[in-house]
Amino acid sequence: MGRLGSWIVSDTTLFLFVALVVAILVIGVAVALVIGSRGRALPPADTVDRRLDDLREHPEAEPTPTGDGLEPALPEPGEIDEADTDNVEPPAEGDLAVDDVTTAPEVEQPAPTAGRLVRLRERLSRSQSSLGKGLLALLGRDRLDEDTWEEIEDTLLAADVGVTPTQELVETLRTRIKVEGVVEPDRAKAILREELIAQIDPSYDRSIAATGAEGAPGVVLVVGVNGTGKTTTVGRLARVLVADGDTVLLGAADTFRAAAADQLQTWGERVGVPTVRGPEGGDPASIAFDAVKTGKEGGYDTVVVDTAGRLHTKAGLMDELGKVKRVIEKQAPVTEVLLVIDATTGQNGLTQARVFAEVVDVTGIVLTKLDGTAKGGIVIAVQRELGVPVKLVGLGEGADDLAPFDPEGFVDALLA
Ligand SMILES: Nc1nc2c(ncn2[C@@H]2O[C@H](COP(=O)(O)OP(=O)(O)OP(=O)(O)O)[C@@H](O)[C@H]2O)c(=O)[nH]1
Repeated sequence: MGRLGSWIVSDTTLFLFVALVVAILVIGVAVALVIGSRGRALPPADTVDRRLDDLREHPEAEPTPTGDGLEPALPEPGEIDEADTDNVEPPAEGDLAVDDVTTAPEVEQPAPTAGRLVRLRERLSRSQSSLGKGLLALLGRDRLDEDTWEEIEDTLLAADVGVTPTQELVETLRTRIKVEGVVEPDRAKAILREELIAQIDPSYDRSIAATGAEGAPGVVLVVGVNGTGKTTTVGRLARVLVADGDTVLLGAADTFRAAAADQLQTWGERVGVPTVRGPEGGDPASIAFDAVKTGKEGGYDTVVVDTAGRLHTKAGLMDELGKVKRVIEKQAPVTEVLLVIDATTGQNGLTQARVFAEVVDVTGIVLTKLDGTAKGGIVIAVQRELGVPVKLVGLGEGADDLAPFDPEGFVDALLA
């Protein structure tokens, strides 16, 4: 009995032990399954970042088509036939590719756009020859005689305000100062401020049309002469849009300058934005088309397209930009055409502006390098010339030195 009893006891112990192990295993598997299914149910809000991370870790892996635009489903490089773009097959391979993300650095957090114009005030206030300082000194004189008014006119002209706006401004200032019997410099300054703001026209809508309709992305086409700061502007605009919470894709359709696509890609990578690019010297329309197609299929909010701006002949430029725009619009309407002008080029900048405005329907102006000139008057002249508003201004070479333009902030900076 004692022996039998000890067998029974040890059998029972063994049975209990086995049962315990099985139970632990079952619970373990169940917990693992629950955790696994929760992981898969994560919302896709950070899809782009996670997929970029995946690609970084497994650059050799075949991208799985997800429709988020990251896979290089791109048309044949080279010349695009506009007639064919209605039924473009997604080719399996091509030289065009969404940027190589394997070397992407840490994603930066762009600075908020509010208050950026204040930097202009700081820069202009260091310049003794600024338009504002010149005018205030003249208006502060004891006697505003004919000679003084002529000097005021010369100051405005020298600051690139343009002939017609200068005449209007002088006329209004003279009348108001006379009629209101102004003697104190502060009142003269207040009138000057009001009239400068009126010339810049606060009624313009200066927002960037970066949102599309009916499921299509907003398409921002950036045009302008080489060296004005187009690529830099596209990069900085991407940062502004990312800061606003938009998903952005870049199109490197400036295939003329070898380094432009690399430069653009680097800008994009800094804020986790992919770039669609093509072979050097390739067809810009093909790349623009592909970028917008990828942006549309991937559900991006905005596609920003950089273009080459060589002014070989007006006809050549017209052909190229016209084609880029037409081909893009087979995918989605272009919502904004931004013309980039270098503020330091004065009259030359205006001549360029005229040519571009004849070629494409410019909807907004980006005035770069405003930090490099004390002549803020170009803002007034270029708006008058084209009848479209200055929407953004470049205030330096830094990544966040692109500011939304606002007439009051600008005039206050001029008169500081
Ligand atoms: N100081 C200053 N420099 C600027 C500003 N915007 C652009 N730049 C500089 O201008 C130079 C030309 O800029 P890019 O963006 O390469 O000009 P681009 O028009 O794209 O030139 P292409 O690619 O040749 O067509 C660069 O050195 C920029 O850093 C600005 O607002 N202020």
